[in-house]
Amino acid sequence: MISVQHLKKKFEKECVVDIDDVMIERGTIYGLLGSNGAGKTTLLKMLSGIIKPTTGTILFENEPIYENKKLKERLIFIPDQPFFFQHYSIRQLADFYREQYPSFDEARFNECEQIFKLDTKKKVHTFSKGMQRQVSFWLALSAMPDYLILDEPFDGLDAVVRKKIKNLIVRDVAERNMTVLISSHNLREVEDLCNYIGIIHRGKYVIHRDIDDLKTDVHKVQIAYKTTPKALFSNFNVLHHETRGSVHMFIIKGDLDAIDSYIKETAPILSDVLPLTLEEIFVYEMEGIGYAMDHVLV
Ligand SMILES: Nc1ncnc2c1ncn2[C@@H]1O[C@H](COP(=O)(O)OP(=O)(O)OP(=O)(O)O)[C@@H](O)[C@H]1O
Repeated sequence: MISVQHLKKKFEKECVVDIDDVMIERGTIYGLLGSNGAGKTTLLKMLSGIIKPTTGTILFENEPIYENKKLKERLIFIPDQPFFFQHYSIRQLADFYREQYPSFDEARFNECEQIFKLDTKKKVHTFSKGMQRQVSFWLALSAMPDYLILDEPFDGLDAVVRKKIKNLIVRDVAERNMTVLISSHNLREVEDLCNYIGIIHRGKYVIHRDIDDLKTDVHKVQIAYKTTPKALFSNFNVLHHETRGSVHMFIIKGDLDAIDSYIKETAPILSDVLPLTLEEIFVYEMEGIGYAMDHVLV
């Protein structure tokens, strides 16, 4: 488990990360979302033990990550800009990873060779940006980390390679209980992969929730009456309401059975309760707590 408490990072006087209390269980695939400058990279670098928090604690299985060599042998961070030794070949880099990461797995390295099909003797700087990113994944996934931290990981990768990488990640989570943290601006890109979502805005958490909980908790109701009752859904947590002609559309947070029985009691001439896409849920949840989504996600 990863536990973050009272975490602050200041650059000069500006506080760019300010988090009270966040827990991430082993085996979670966690999507960290937020607009440019929200603090995602800074948070991921602190979680990877690369930069030191100004105050607060980050514990992995009750141990601090910063300057913890043993823990770092089980953690891989892929930054948004590849930083590895550009004048090394994949083969030379694999030698380096083998030394750094005791759980480096030859079978996985060979399996990835079939997936990425890159020349292991070529120097990394001779590859394109997307190919270099593939090399990062190839090495990271061969090291079989318990914690994989990815900053904007899919930028520059084509759809086929993305799919293959996502499959490998999901396999490692299912088989080895790997924990994955992925930052992105793009909800659609991570929603098929993640089971937990965090949104940060100006360094602070706005949402930290299980995706299944979110999906079962918010409903879209389309409803029409001969004579619309007064104070419709007034006892419910309505995140949004609009009217199109005689049809009302409500976004309601709460128990589906309670919503269904209320609808029956009010005898509408037509009604429909629909699921929301994850993007719609975020838009309405954020609206409910006073944030405009377009400032948070692009
Ligand atoms: N080394 C640094 N020195 C000073 N300020 C920094 C430094 N690194 C980051 N910041 C500031 O911290 C804030 C958060 O930056 P960060 O890179 O963590 O955001 P981000 O959410 O990853 O953004 P993006 O999506 O654009 O990559 C920004 O205001 C940035 O200018």
